[in-house]
Amino acid sequence: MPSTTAIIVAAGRGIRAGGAAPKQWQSLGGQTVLHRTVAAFARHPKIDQIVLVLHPDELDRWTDDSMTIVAGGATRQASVMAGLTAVTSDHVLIHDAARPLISAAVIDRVCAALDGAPGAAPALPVTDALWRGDSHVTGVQDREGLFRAQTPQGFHTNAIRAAHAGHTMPAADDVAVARAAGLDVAIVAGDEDNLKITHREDFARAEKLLREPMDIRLGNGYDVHRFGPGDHVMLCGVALPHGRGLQGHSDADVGMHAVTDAIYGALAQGDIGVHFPPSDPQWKGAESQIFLRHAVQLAAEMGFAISNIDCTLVCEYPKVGPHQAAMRAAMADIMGLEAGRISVKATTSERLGFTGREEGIAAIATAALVAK
Ligand SMILES: Nc1ccn([C@@H]2O[C@H](COP(=O)(O)OP(=O)(O)OP(=O)(O)O)[C@@H](O)[C@H]2O)c(=O)n1
Ligand SMILES: C[C@](O)(CO)[C@H](O)COP(=O)(O)O
Repeated sequence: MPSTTAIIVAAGRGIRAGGAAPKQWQSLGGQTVLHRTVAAFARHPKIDQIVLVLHPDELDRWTDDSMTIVAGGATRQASVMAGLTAVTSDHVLIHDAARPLISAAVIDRVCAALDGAPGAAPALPVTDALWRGDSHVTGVQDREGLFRAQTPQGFHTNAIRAAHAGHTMPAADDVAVARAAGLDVAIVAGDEDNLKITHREDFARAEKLLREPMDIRLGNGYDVHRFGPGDHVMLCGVALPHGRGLQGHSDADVGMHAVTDAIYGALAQGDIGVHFPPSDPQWKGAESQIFLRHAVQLAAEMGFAISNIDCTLVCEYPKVGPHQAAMRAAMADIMGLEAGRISVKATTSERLGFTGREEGIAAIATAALVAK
Protein backbone atom coordinates (compact mmCIF):
# COMPACT_ATOMS: atom_id res chain seq x y z
CA MET A 1 0.00 0.00 0.00
CA PRO A 2 1.45 3.45 -0.87
CA SER A 3 2.28 5.74 2.04
CA THR A 4 0.36 9.02 2.19
CA THR A 5 1.10 12.46 3.64
CA ALA A 6 -1.45 15.20 4.24
CA ILE A 7 -0.15 18.75 3.73
CA ILE A 8 -2.44 21.21 5.49
CA VAL A 9 -1.84 24.75 4.31
CA ALA A 10 -2.57 27.21 7.09
CA ALA A 11 -0.29 30.18 6.41
CA GLY A 12 -2.92 32.51 4.94
CA ARG A 13 -4.08 35.75 6.57
CA GLY A 14 -7.83 35.20 6.21
CA ILE A 15 -8.45 38.76 5.12
CA ARG A 16 -11.92 38.05 3.67
CA ALA A 17 -13.12 36.30 6.83
CA GLY A 18 -11.84 39.03 9.15
CA GLY A 19 -11.72 38.62 12.92
CA ALA A 20 -9.11 39.10 15.60
CA ALA A 21 -6.87 36.32 14.23
CA PRO A 22 -6.47 34.56 10.87
CA LYS A 23 -9.51 32.30 10.34
CA GLN A 24 -7.64 29.04 10.96
CA TRP A 25 -6.94 30.17 14.54
CA GLN A 26 -10.52 31.22 15.25
CA SER A 27 -12.91 29.04 17.20
CA LEU A 28 -15.46 26.84 15.48
CA GLY A 29 -17.71 24.99 17.91
CA GLY A 30 -15.16 25.16 20.72
CA GLN A 31 -12.07 24.12 18.78
CA THR A 32 -9.96 26.14 16.41
CA VAL A 33 -10.65 25.65 12.72
CA LEU A 34 -7.10 24.34 12.39
CA HIS A 35 -7.47 21.77 15.18
CA ARG A 36 -10.62 20.42 13.53
CA THR A 37 -8.92 20.15 10.15
CA VAL A 38 -5.82 18.48 11.53
CA ALA A 39 -7.89 16.05 13.64
CA ALA A 40 -9.78 14.86 10.56
CA PHE A 41 -6.52 13.74 8.96
CA ALA A 42 -4.84 12.58 12.17
CA ARG A 43 -7.60 10.05 12.82
CA HIS A 44 -7.75 8.79 9.22
CA PRO A 45 -6.14 5.35 8.92
CA LYS A 46 -4.63 6.02 5.46
CA ILE A 47 -2.67 9.10 6.55
CA ASP A 48 0.89 8.31 7.66
CA GLN A 49 2.35 11.81 8.03
CA ILE A 50 0.95 15.31 8.51
CA VAL A 51 2.85 18.36 7.32
CA LEU A 52 1.41 21.54 8.73
CA VAL A 53 2.31 24.74 6.87
CA LEU A 54 2.08 27.74 9.18
CA HIS A 55 2.77 31.43 8.78
CA PRO A 56 6.41 32.18 9.76
CA ASP A 57 5.15 34.35 12.68
CA GLU A 58 2.89 31.56 13.99
CA LEU A 59 5.19 28.54 14.07
CA ASP A 60 5.07 28.44 17.88
CA ARG A 61 1.28 28.42 18.02
CA TRP A 62 1.10 24.68 17.26
CA THR A 63 2.35 22.63 20.20
CA ASP A 64 1.75 19.02 19.09
CA ASP A 65 5.18 17.82 17.97
CA SER A 66 3.86 14.68 16.24
CA MET A 67 3.37 16.81 13.09
CA THR A 68 6.02 18.24 10.80
CA ILE A 69 5.80 22.03 10.91
CA VAL A 70 6.96 24.07 7.93
CA ALA A 71 7.01 27.84 7.36
CA GLY A 72 4.68 28.92 4.55
CA GLY A 73 5.09 31.54 1.84
CA ALA A 74 3.33 34.67 0.63
CA THR A 75 0.87 32.76 -1.59
CA ARG A 76 -0.99 29.47 -1.23
CA GLN A 77 1.18 28.09 -4.02
CA ALA A 78 4.38 29.05 -2.17
CA SER A 79 3.01 27.45 1.00
CA VAL A 80 2.24 24.21 -0.84
CA MET A 81 5.75 24.15 -2.32
CA ALA A 82 7.22 24.64 1.16
CA GLY A 83 5.09 21.77 2.44
CA LEU A 84 6.17 19.49 -0.39
CA THR A 85 9.82 19.79 0.68
CA ALA A 86 8.95 17.89 3.89
CA VAL A 87 6.95 15.06 2.30
CA THR A 88 8.53 11.60 2.42
CA SER A 89 5.61 9.46 1.20
CA ASP A 90 4.51 8.06 -2.17
CA HIS A 91 1.27 10.03 -2.27
CA VAL A 92 0.34 13.45 -0.95
CA LEU A 93 -3.02 15.07 -0.18
CA ILE A 94 -2.97 18.88 -0.17
CA HIS A 95 -5.73 20.41 1.91
CA ASP A 96 -6.88 23.88 2.96
CA ALA A 97 -6.82 24.39 6.73
CA ALA A 98 -9.90 26.49 6.00
CA ARG A 99 -11.97 23.36 5.18
CA PRO A 100 -12.47 21.92 8.69
CA LEU A 101 -15.50 19.75 7.88
CA ILE A 102 -13.64 17.39 5.59
CA SER A 103 -15.04 13.87 5.99
CA ALA A 104 -13.24 10.53 6.11
CA ALA A 105 -15.30 9.44 3.11
CA VAL A 106 -13.93 12.21 0.87
CA ILE A 107 -10.36 11.46 2.01
CA ASP A 108 -11.01 7.78 1.21
CA ARG A 109 -12.27 8.59 -2.26
CA VAL A 110 -9.24 10.73 -3.12
CA CYS A 111 -6.82 8.08 -1.79
CA ALA A 112 -8.58 5.31 -3.74
CA ALA A 113 -8.56 7.27 -7.02
CA LEU A 114 -4.78 7.72 -6.79
CA ASP A 115 -4.45 3.99 -7.57
CA GLY A 116 -5.64 4.78 -11.09
CA ALA A 117 -4.39 8.32 -11.81
CA PRO A 118 -1.45 10.56 -10.80
CA GLY A 119 -3.92 13.12 -9.47
CA ALA A 120 -7.40 13.06 -7.92
CA ALA A 121 -9.56 15.75 -6.34
CA PRO A 122 -13.08 16.15 -4.96
CA ALA A 123 -15.54 18.42 -6.69
CA LEU A 124 -19.28 19.02 -6.98
CA PRO A 125 -21.10 19.51 -10.27
CA VAL A 126 -22.57 22.97 -10.69
CA THR A 127 -26.34 22.56 -10.35
CA ASP A 128 -27.53 26.18 -10.39
CA ALA A 129 -27.91 28.07 -13.65
CA LEU A 130 -24.94 30.35 -14.35
CA TRP A 131 -25.13 33.94 -15.53
CA ARG A 132 -22.61 36.54 -16.50
CA GLY A 133 -23.16 40.11 -15.42
CA ASP A 134 -22.66 42.77 -12.83
CA SER A 135 -25.79 44.39 -11.37
CA HIS A 136 -27.69 43.17 -14.46
CA VAL A 137 -27.49 39.88 -16.34
CA THR A 138 -25.46 40.29 -19.51
CA GLY A 139 -25.34 36.66 -20.59
CA VAL A 140 -25.78 33.05 -19.61
CA GLN A 141 -23.14 30.38 -19.13
CA ASP A 142 -23.67 26.72 -19.92
CA ARG A 143 -23.18 24.78 -16.67
CA GLU A 144 -22.63 21.44 -18.44
CA GLY A 145 -19.34 19.89 -17.38
CA LEU A 146 -18.57 22.55 -14.74
CA PHE A 147 -17.46 21.59 -11.23
CA ARG A 148 -16.82 23.40 -7.96
CA ALA A 149 -13.34 22.40 -6.80
CA GLN A 150 -12.63 21.28 -3.24
CA THR A 151 -9.65 19.90 -1.35
CA PRO A 152 -7.88 17.61 -0.43
CA GLN A 153 -6.30 17.40 -3.85
CA GLY A 154 -4.21 14.22 -4.06
CA PHE A 155 -1.20 13.39 -6.19
CA HIS A 156 1.69 11.04 -6.68
CA THR A 157 4.32 13.01 -4.77
CA ASN A 158 7.07 13.10 -7.40
CA ALA A 159 4.63 14.17 -10.09
CA ILE A 160 3.17 17.14 -8.19
CA ARG A 161 6.62 18.18 -6.93
CA ALA A 162 7.89 18.36 -10.51
CA ALA A 163 4.70 20.14 -11.61
CA HIS A 164 5.09 22.84 -8.93
CA ALA A 165 8.81 23.23 -9.61
CA GLY A 166 8.11 24.01 -13.26
CA HIS A 167 5.09 26.28 -12.68
CA THR A 168 5.69 30.02 -12.63
CA MET A 169 2.16 31.41 -13.17
CA PRO A 170 -0.28 32.09 -10.29
CA ALA A 171 -2.65 29.13 -9.78
CA ALA A 172 -5.86 28.88 -7.74
CA ASP A 173 -5.12 25.32 -6.66
CA ASP A 174 -2.86 22.31 -7.16
CA VAL A 175 -5.08 20.75 -9.81
CA ALA A 176 -4.39 23.83 -11.96
CA VAL A 177 -0.65 23.28 -11.46
CA ALA A 178 -0.98 19.56 -12.22
CA ARG A 179 -3.04 20.14 -15.36
CA ALA A 180 -0.53 22.70 -16.62
CA ALA A 181 2.12 19.99 -16.33
CA GLY A 182 -0.05 17.56 -18.29
CA LEU A 183 -1.06 15.35 -15.35
CA ASP A 184 -4.33 13.44 -15.52
CA VAL A 185 -6.54 14.37 -12.54
CA ALA A 186 -9.54 12.20 -11.67
CA ILE A 187 -12.63 13.88 -10.23
CA VAL A 188 -14.17 12.18 -7.19
CA ALA A 189 -17.41 13.12 -5.45
CA GLY A 190 -16.99 16.09 -3.13
CA ASP A 191 -19.21 16.92 -0.20
CA GLU A 192 -21.48 19.97 0.31
CA ASP A 193 -20.38 20.07 3.95
CA ASN A 194 -16.71 20.39 2.93
CA LEU A 195 -17.10 24.15 2.65
CA LYS A 196 -14.17 26.53 2.71
CA ILE A 197 -14.38 29.20 5.38
CA THR A 198 -13.80 32.23 3.20
CA HIS A 199 -16.13 34.98 4.45
CA ARG A 200 -17.43 35.82 7.93
CA GLU A 201 -20.82 34.16 7.37
CA ASP A 202 -19.13 30.83 6.56
CA PHE A 203 -18.40 30.40 10.29
CA ALA A 204 -22.16 30.40 10.99
CA ARG A 205 -22.77 27.89 8.16
CA ALA A 206 -20.08 25.58 9.49
CA GLU A 207 -21.34 25.90 13.10
CA LYS A 208 -24.83 24.94 11.90
CA LEU A 209 -23.51 21.86 10.14
CA LEU A 210 -21.55 20.89 13.25
CA ARG A 211 -24.70 21.02 15.36
CA GLU A 212 -26.47 18.27 13.42
CA PRO A 213 -26.84 15.42 14.13
CA MET A 214 -26.56 15.83 17.91
CA ASP A 215 -25.13 12.90 19.84
CA ILE A 216 -24.29 14.22 23.30
CA ARG A 217 -22.61 12.12 25.99
CA LEU A 218 -22.30 13.21 29.61
CA GLY A 219 -19.89 11.75 32.14
CA ASN A 220 -19.07 12.43 35.76
CA GLY A 221 -15.88 11.91 37.72
CA TYR A 222 -15.19 11.91 41.44
CA ASP A 223 -11.84 11.60 43.21
CA VAL A 224 -10.31 12.03 46.66
CA HIS A 225 -6.68 12.29 47.79
CA ARG A 226 -5.54 12.52 51.38
CA PHE A 227 -3.05 15.06 52.71
CA GLY A 228 0.47 13.99 53.63
CA PRO A 229 3.88 15.58 53.93
CA GLY A 230 4.80 18.16 51.31
CA ASP A 231 4.96 21.84 50.46
CA HIS A 232 2.45 22.12 47.60
CA VAL A 233 -0.59 20.49 46.03
CA MET A 234 -1.19 19.97 42.29
CA LEU A 235 -4.72 21.04 41.40
CA CYS A 236 -5.97 21.10 37.80
CA GLY A 237 -2.43 21.34 36.45
CA VAL A 238 -1.26 24.14 38.77
CA ALA A 239 1.10 23.78 41.74
CA LEU A 240 -0.36 25.63 44.77
CA PRO A 241 2.02 26.29 47.67
CA HIS A 242 0.62 24.61 50.80
CA GLY A 243 1.89 23.30 54.13
CA ARG A 244 1.08 19.73 53.05
CA GLY A 245 0.98 17.75 49.83
CA LEU A 246 -1.56 15.29 48.48
CA GLN A 247 -0.66 11.62 48.54
CA GLY A 248 -1.20 9.36 45.56
CA HIS A 249 0.43 7.04 43.11
CA SER A 250 0.74 9.82 40.51
CA ASP A 251 1.14 13.54 41.24
CA ALA A 252 -2.27 13.26 43.03
CA ASP A 253 -3.91 16.04 41.00
CA VAL A 254 -7.37 15.28 42.32
CA GLY A 255 -9.12 17.83 40.08
CA MET A 256 -7.51 16.59 36.89
CA HIS A 257 -8.30 13.01 37.87
CA ALA A 258 -11.98 13.86 38.29
CA VAL A 259 -12.02 15.60 34.89
CA THR A 260 -10.24 12.66 33.26
CA ASP A 261 -12.70 10.18 34.76
CA ALA A 262 -15.62 12.32 33.60
CA ILE A 263 -14.36 12.03 30.02
CA TYR A 264 -13.80 8.27 30.32
CA GLY A 265 -17.27 8.06 31.85
CA ALA A 266 -18.89 9.90 28.94
CA LEU A 267 -17.20 7.45 26.59
CA ALA A 268 -18.19 4.45 28.79
CA GLN A 269 -14.49 3.53 28.86
CA GLY A 270 -13.96 2.85 32.56
CA ASP A 271 -11.75 5.13 34.63
CA ILE A 272 -8.10 6.12 35.11
CA GLY A 273 -7.39 2.90 37.02
CA VAL A 274 -8.38 0.83 33.98
CA HIS A 275 -6.07 2.68 31.60
CA PHE A 276 -3.23 3.42 34.05
CA PRO A 277 -3.31 0.69 36.74
CA PRO A 278 -1.86 1.84 40.09
CA SER A 279 -0.15 -1.57 40.27
CA ASP A 280 1.99 -0.55 37.26
CA PRO A 281 5.19 1.11 38.61
CA GLN A 282 5.65 3.17 35.43
CA TRP A 283 2.83 5.52 36.57
CA LYS A 284 4.39 6.19 39.99
CA GLY A 285 4.73 9.96 40.35
CA ALA A 286 3.38 10.44 36.81
CA GLU A 287 2.09 13.85 35.79
CA SER A 288 -1.68 13.69 35.61
CA GLN A 289 -1.69 15.50 32.30
CA ILE A 290 -0.64 12.14 30.79
CA PHE A 291 -4.00 10.70 31.87
CA LEU A 292 -5.99 13.71 30.69
CA ARG A 293 -4.24 13.77 27.30
CA HIS A 294 -5.05 10.07 26.91
CA ALA A 295 -8.74 10.61 27.66
CA VAL A 296 -8.91 13.53 25.21
CA GLN A 297 -7.17 11.47 22.53
CA LEU A 298 -9.51 8.54 23.15
CA ALA A 299 -12.50 10.87 22.76
CA ALA A 300 -11.14 12.11 19.43
CA GLU A 301 -10.48 8.55 18.22
CA MET A 302 -14.03 7.58 19.13
CA GLY A 303 -15.35 10.55 17.13
CA PHE A 304 -16.22 12.93 19.99
CA ALA A 305 -15.30 16.53 20.66
CA ILE A 306 -15.29 17.78 24.23
CA SER A 307 -17.91 20.48 24.48
CA ASN A 308 -17.31 21.62 28.06
CA ILE A 309 -15.97 20.62 31.45
CA ASP A 310 -17.10 21.66 34.92
CA CYS A 311 -14.95 20.75 37.92
CA THR A 312 -15.59 21.53 41.59
CA LEU A 313 -12.82 21.21 44.19
CA VAL A 314 -13.92 20.61 47.78
CA CYS A 315 -11.44 21.81 50.41
CA GLU A 316 -11.00 24.32 53.21
CA TYR A 317 -7.42 25.13 52.15
CA PRO A 318 -5.56 25.99 50.00
CA LYS A 319 -7.78 28.77 48.70
CA VAL A 320 -8.47 28.06 45.05
CA GLY A 321 -9.97 31.39 43.88
CA PRO A 322 -6.72 33.18 43.00
CA HIS A 323 -5.61 30.20 40.88
CA GLN A 324 -8.84 29.46 38.99
CA ALA A 325 -7.81 31.27 35.81
CA ALA A 326 -4.44 29.50 35.72
CA MET A 327 -6.14 26.11 36.25
CA ARG A 328 -8.60 26.72 33.42
CA ALA A 329 -5.77 27.84 31.14
CA ALA A 330 -3.63 24.81 32.04
CA MET A 331 -6.41 22.32 31.32
CA ALA A 332 -7.46 24.22 28.17
CA ASP A 333 -3.92 23.91 26.87
CA ILE A 334 -3.76 20.18 27.57
CA MET A 335 -7.19 19.55 26.06
CA GLY A 336 -6.85 21.83 23.00
CA LEU A 337 -10.00 23.71 24.05
CA GLU A 338 -10.72 27.37 24.69
CA ALA A 339 -10.66 28.26 28.40
CA GLY A 340 -14.26 29.47 28.10
CA ARG A 341 -15.36 25.84 27.89
CA ILE A 342 -13.60 24.84 31.09
CA SER A 343 -14.95 25.77 34.49
CA VAL A 344 -13.09 25.27 37.78
CA LYS A 345 -14.94 26.15 40.99
CA ALA A 346 -14.31 25.45 44.64
CA THR A 347 -16.30 25.10 47.80
CA THR A 348 -15.62 24.28 51.42
CA SER A 349 -17.71 21.62 53.14
CA GLU A 350 -18.45 23.95 56.07
CA ARG A 351 -15.83 22.16 58.17
CA LEU A 352 -17.88 18.94 57.92
CA GLY A 353 -16.52 15.55 56.94
CA PHE A 354 -12.98 14.62 55.87
CA THR A 355 -12.55 17.71 53.70
CA GLY A 356 -13.83 19.89 56.56
CA ARG A 357 -11.29 18.29 58.92
CA GLU A 358 -8.61 19.02 56.29
CA GLU A 359 -7.73 15.36 55.92
CA GLY A 360 -7.86 15.53 52.14
CA ILE A 361 -9.32 17.17 49.04
CA ALA A 362 -12.23 15.89 46.95
CA ALA A 363 -13.12 16.83 43.38
CA ILE A 364 -16.18 16.23 41.26
CA ALA A 365 -16.36 16.89 37.52
CA THR A 366 -18.79 16.72 34.62
CA ALA A 367 -17.81 16.40 30.96
CA ALA A 368 -20.08 16.93 27.95
CA LEU A 369 -18.93 15.31 24.70
CA VAL A 370 -20.50 15.80 21.28
CA ALA A 371 -20.16 13.47 18.31
CA LYS A 372 -18.13 15.13 15.53
N1 LIG B 1 0.11 32.39 1.71
C1 LIG B 1 -0.85 31.50 1.94
C2 LIG B 1 -2.19 31.75 1.56
C3 LIG B 1 -3.16 30.81 1.86
N2 LIG B 1 -2.80 29.67 2.52
C4 LIG B 1 -3.83 28.71 2.91
O1 LIG B 1 -4.56 28.28 1.80
C5 LIG B 1 -5.89 27.94 2.18
C6 LIG B 1 -6.93 28.50 1.22
O2 LIG B 1 -6.72 29.88 1.06
P1 LIG B 1 -7.76 31.05 1.37
O3 LIG B 1 -9.07 30.53 1.74
O4 LIG B 1 -7.67 32.01 0.25
O5 LIG B 1 -7.12 31.63 2.72
P2 LIG B 1 -6.48 33.04 3.02
O6 LIG B 1 -5.41 33.36 2.02
O7 LIG B 1 -6.07 32.98 4.45
O8 LIG B 1 -7.73 34.01 2.86
P3 LIG B 1 -7.82 35.48 2.27
O9 LIG B 1 -7.53 35.38 0.80
O10 LIG B 1 -9.21 35.92 2.56
O11 LIG B 1 -6.79 36.31 3.01
C7 LIG B 1 -6.07 28.45 3.61
O12 LIG B 1 -6.11 27.34 4.50
C8 LIG B 1 -4.87 29.31 3.84
O13 LIG B 1 -4.41 29.34 5.19
C9 LIG B 1 -1.48 29.44 2.87
O14 LIG B 1 -1.17 28.42 3.47
N3 LIG B 1 -0.53 30.36 2.55
C1 LIG C 1 -7.87 25.39 -3.31
C2 LIG C 1 -9.28 25.89 -3.27
O1 LIG C 1 -9.83 25.66 -2.00
C3 LIG C 1 -10.11 25.09 -4.24
O2 LIG C 1 -11.46 25.40 -4.12
C4 LIG C 1 -9.35 27.36 -3.61
O3 LIG C 1 -9.00 27.54 -4.94
C5 LIG C 1 -8.44 28.23 -2.76
O4 LIG C 1 -9.07 29.35 -2.25
P1 LIG C 1 -9.42 30.77 -2.97
O5 LIG C 1 -10.63 31.27 -2.24
O6 LIG C 1 -9.66 30.55 -4.43
O7 LIG C 1 -8.24 31.67 -2.72
